[in-house]
Amino acid sequence: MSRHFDAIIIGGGQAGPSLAGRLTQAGQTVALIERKHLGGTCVNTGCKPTKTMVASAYAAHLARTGTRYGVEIGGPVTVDMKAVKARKDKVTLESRKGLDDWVGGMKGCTLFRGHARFISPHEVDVGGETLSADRIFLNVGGRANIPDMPGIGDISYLTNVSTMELDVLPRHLVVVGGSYIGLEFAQMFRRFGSQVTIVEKGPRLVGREDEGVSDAIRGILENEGIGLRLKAECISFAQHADGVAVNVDCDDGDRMVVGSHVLLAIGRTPNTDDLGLEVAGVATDKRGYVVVDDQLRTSVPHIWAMGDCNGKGAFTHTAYNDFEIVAANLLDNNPRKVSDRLSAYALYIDPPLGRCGMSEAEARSSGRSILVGTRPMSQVGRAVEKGETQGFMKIVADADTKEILGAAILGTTGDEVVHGILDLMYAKAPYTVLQRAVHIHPTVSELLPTVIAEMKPV
Ligand SMILES: Cc1cc2nc3c(=O)[nH]c(=O)nc-3n(C[C@H](O)[C@H](O)[C@H](O)COP(=O)(O)OP(=O)(O)OC[C@H]3O[C@@H](n4cnc5c(N)ncnc54)[C@H](O)[C@@H]3O)c2cc1C
Ligand SMILES: NC(=O)c1ccc[n+]([C@@H]2O[C@H](COP(=O)([O-])OP(=O)(O)OC[C@H]3O[C@@H](n4cnc5c(N)ncnc54)[C@H](O)[C@@H]3O)[C@@H](O)[C@H]2O)c1
Repeated sequence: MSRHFDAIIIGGGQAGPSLAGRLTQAGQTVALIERKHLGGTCVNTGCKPTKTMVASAYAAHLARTGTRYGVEIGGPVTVDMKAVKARKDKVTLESRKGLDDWVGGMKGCTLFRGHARFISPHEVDVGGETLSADRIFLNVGGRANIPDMPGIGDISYLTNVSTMELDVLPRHLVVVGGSYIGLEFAQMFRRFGSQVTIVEKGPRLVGREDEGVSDAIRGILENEGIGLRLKAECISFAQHADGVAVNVDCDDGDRMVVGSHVLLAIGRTPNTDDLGLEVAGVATDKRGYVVVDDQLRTSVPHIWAMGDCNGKGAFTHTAYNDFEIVAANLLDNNPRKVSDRLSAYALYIDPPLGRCGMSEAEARSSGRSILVGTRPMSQVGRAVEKGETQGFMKIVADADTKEILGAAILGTTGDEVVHGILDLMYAKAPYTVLQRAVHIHPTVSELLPTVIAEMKPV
């Protein structure tokens, strides 16, 4: 005997609970199944705890560099990792509790705690109980990718999950992977007081970004004393008297880095291998992502997939937007689609990188005639006043249509400033609109019209 619902939602990440809210408001019965914590990666082991810890790291950095502002601390600055963790736990747990309370009080929604697995196209097993539904929504997210690297089985290593439990300072943290996750942790722990080395197999950091962005980020991290080992193409691990030996096959430097701790930040794997998708007939691609159409339907008409598990986005805002698209189509007769979404994200090192649309390299390879405007943050008054002049702004536009194609704002408040450009792109307005807008002084955004006015053909 199975319990029947109008809808089953597997995974309580960034899309599932909101969809449960909309469906129950519409009078439907919903089973929401979560095997760990509501809020998923972002709330528990991703965005929220990392950004809370980044704030502690920023405070330590400001304290250490206080004399630049005329502020004397009067002694060495030390970081209490137990207190850092306690602050992070408080912020995270309050957020999770908010979700638990909301879902707990949601009339028409039954929360099942356990691992869900398909036993037929309309039925799911959770802890020995069979649930069935007319429609099923997947929001199962992803986990740290742990490839079978030589020696990995002989050492203990950290991921984004276990790093959240650290309440001691690693003496020397070796971060494998020089991209979004790796760089945030690398700078954070350096500021907490660890020695940090980043080991990246590619020739530069954040290889998806323009070379100028990678170079500037490299400078920012090296200025803080972070060691970099690029082109580490054949990494292997071994136990060592002082911790873990990471063998790197680089062009320069020693062949081995010995750390007290190793953090693996080399991408994510979708949680689709233990769902019984084959029983339901749901197709995945060769990397395990659920194949979906522009409105997030899978290969099975009554099953949808939202968030990281569909490979269409890898961010909280894209997972939430997936919920909006599904809800609009099913409940509002509004045919919203994924292809209406523009790429936008931030990298939360300090100063942050705010990005939207195409990189310059992508714009160049699109075959358009393009205009590019740049400005170093050292020529932005607000950045100078704050004493935070690292980085630069770049805007790329189409010379013929006057559309803005993309932007990279690496600098203080870059994660916020980029939205002025992103919204203009959504409005499909020509860059002249932003060029003539009068912005508030003194802000970083007030220089956007100047960057546009100074754009040149490349
Ligand atoms: C360290 C780190 C920092 C990040 N920082 C940012 C950031 O600053 N900004 C940003 O936009 N994004 C950030 N991200 C990415 C962001 O966390 C994810 O894109 C987002 O959480 C994806 O949401 P989701 O709903 O798809 O999946 P998730 O949040 O992963 O939720 C999936 C849920 O499904 C549950 N589940 C899985 N399988 C089953 C099953 N079979 N049965 C029952 N339950 C199941 C899981 O337990 C989990 O709770 C970060 C990620 C990491 C790792
Ligand atoms: N601020 C944010 O929004 C934020 C923060 C963290 C994570 N995320 C999301 O999580 C996703 C995963 O982030 P990530 O940084 O783990 O992965 P990633 O896929 O962005 O980068 C992985 C990095 O590891 C390197 N790498 C891969 N295999 C390696 C190996 N064997 N040895 C050494 N280096 C290796 C790659 O060259 C690459 O630079 C991101 O794509 C992003 O969408 C977002």
